[in-house]
Order: sequence, then C-alpha cells, then structure tokens
Amino acid sequence: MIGRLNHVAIAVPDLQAAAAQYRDTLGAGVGAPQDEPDHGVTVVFITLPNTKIELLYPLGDVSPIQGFLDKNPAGGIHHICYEVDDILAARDQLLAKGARVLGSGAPRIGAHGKPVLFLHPKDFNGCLVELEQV
Ligand SMILES: CC[C@H](C(=O)O)C(=O)SCCNC(=O)CCNC(=O)[C@H](O)C(C)(C)COP(=O)(O)OP(=O)(O)OC[C@H]1O[C@@H](n2cnc3c(N)ncnc32)[C@H](O)[C@@H]1OP(=O)(O)O
Ligand SMILES: [Co+2]
Repeated sequence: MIGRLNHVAIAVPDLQAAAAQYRDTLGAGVGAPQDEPDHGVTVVFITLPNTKIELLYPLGDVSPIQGFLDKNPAGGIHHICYEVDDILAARDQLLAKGARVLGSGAPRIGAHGKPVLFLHPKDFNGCLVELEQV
C-alpha cells in the first residue's frame, strides 16, 4: 500500500530561523513560505535528493499543530508522509484493518495540491502518519 517517503514534517517555533538554518547551515534548497489556511499551517519545503522536509508553523487561531508546539516548545518531528496510488482504496483498507483515519475521513487537498489523509499516531507507534496520493 504505502510507497515512497514524500516528506518528513517538523513543527518549528520560528519558521524564518528554521528555514535559514536549512539554507545557510545545512546548505539545502529552501522554498518560500506557503500559507495553507485550510490546514491551519504555514509550510516551507526543503528539497532533498530523495525526499522533502516540511517545516510547519501555526497559522490562525485553531492550528492543529499549536498543541504540539505547546508540548514541544523547541519544535520536533510532527509527522511522516507516505505516498499512495489510490488514497480512497488505502483509506478503506486501513479502516477495514481497524486503523483510525483522522477528521471526517474524506481526503483533503494538501500543500502539493494532492489529496491527503492523516492516521492517528496511537495506531502507528506514536507517529502521526500522512498519506498523499501521487
Ligand atoms: C498543508 C497540509 C500539509 C501537507 O503535508 O500537505 C500538512 O501536513 S498539514 C499538518 C497539520 N495537520 C495535521 O496534523 C492534521 C492531523 N492532526 C490532527 O488531527 C491532530 O494534530 C492530532 C489528532 C494528531 C492531535 O490532536 P491534538 O493535539 O488536539 O490532540 P492531543 O494533544 O490530545 O493528542 C492526542 C495524543 O496524540 C499525541 N499526539 C499529538 N500530535 C502528535 C504528533 N504529531 N505525533 C505523535 N503524537 C501526537 C499527543 O501527545 C496525545 O498523546 P497522549 O499520550 O494522549 O498525551
Ligand atoms: Co505534511
């Protein structure tokens, strides 16, 4: 079912500082900040040869990552995103196996303009999993 690792997301307390660290200290290719109001985040993508890092910063009053940053004020790895060919088929298989799909269960359009879903971290060894259909 899951394919390539699409991105590893890191929630950060200071988006500009984190982006500068990847650009200037780590010498990586850093994209421009992208507001994603439907998801309550601003994202910056770092392009690596084999995957991407997604820096996440809260956007708006009800960001889903604010609670994470309250608990982890220095930031931290927030989720891992795997690619799938067919997100509805993947969802239905996961539900049939007892996994919890977060939200309404309907895929939403993510930062890459593709359908995404999230799976409860408690079902995957404490790791919040995102699926992106590519
Ligand atoms: C623009 C889209 C972009 C893209 O790639 O395209 C994105 O990736 S957007 C990313 C932001 N969106 C989301 O994260 C949506 C899915 N997340 C959620 O629905 C919530 O954050 C949820 C349910 C994971 C946690 O909700 P909340 O923080 O309100 O609940 P709790 O604090 O009560 O947490 C419950 C339980 O889960 C643990 N937890 C929370 N977040 C994480 C995490 N990122 N990784 C691992 N574990 C997490 C938390 O510690 C609680 O555990 P407990 O043992 O009960 O304390
Ligand atoms: Co993501």
